[in-house]
Amino acid sequence: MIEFDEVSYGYGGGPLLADVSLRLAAGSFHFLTGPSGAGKTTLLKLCYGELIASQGRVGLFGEDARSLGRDDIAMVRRRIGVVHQDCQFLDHLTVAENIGLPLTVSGRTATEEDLGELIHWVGLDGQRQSRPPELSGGERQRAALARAVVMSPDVILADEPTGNVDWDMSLRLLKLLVELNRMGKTVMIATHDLNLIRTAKQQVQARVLRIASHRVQLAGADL
Ligand SMILES: Nc1ncnc2c1ncn2[C@@H]1O[C@H](COP(=O)(O)OP(=O)(O)OP(=O)(O)O)[C@@H](O)[C@H]1O
Repeated sequence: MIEFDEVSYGYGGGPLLADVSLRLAAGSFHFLTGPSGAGKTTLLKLCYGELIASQGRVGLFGEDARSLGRDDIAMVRRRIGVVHQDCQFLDHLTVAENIGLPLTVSGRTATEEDLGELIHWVGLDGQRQSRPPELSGGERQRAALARAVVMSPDVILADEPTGNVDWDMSLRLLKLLVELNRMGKTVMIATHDLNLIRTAKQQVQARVLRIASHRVQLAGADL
């Protein structure tokens, strides 16, 4: 699905990520961890074509990310759902409208059939007509997850989805992501939360990638 071959990336100055090689196979579940500022969000952006590698090759569904034209990028974005760290809602739209936004942007009407089950799955039936600023942190994250999967993507990338929620809500979000993986989706979660990773490993076969000193290593079982 997503492959990095000796990828390096920097924003100027030295490389933030150096010689990264990894492979997200179909149906796999990965965590991406590492200290604040290590480059987790940057690596996720390379995974969905928001950033292009300075060196090396990022393969997205078999295509070199560098060679993708605008239509190809649009296709990639349909196949990869992203839960952004800051959710990125449009505050003047309702929760339901925000969740349906990827459909409307792609020229489809977001019908009750598209949205009803999804909103119910994330437990936001009562908040459909609310505006994003009225939501709690956990509700925002669940709405962001619903929006990320509304186009039925193959891959879900979640950037600190449990960053601002309590432990019970973290478990609830993890459960949703594990369910998606059991449905065959490829999942990668960037997180600092080692307890979340340990808990997840009891539920799903997850690999843990750790960014340290600009490199990405596969963490051992000793987390
Ligand atoms: N657009 C940008 N321009 C310049 N530097 C940037 C840009 N985006 C991120 N950086 C820098 O790159 C480094 C890595 O940022 P990134 O957001 O990828 O880290 P992270 O591991 O996700 O951090 P956190 O856990 O705090 O979210 C940081 O030092 C950040 O300041």
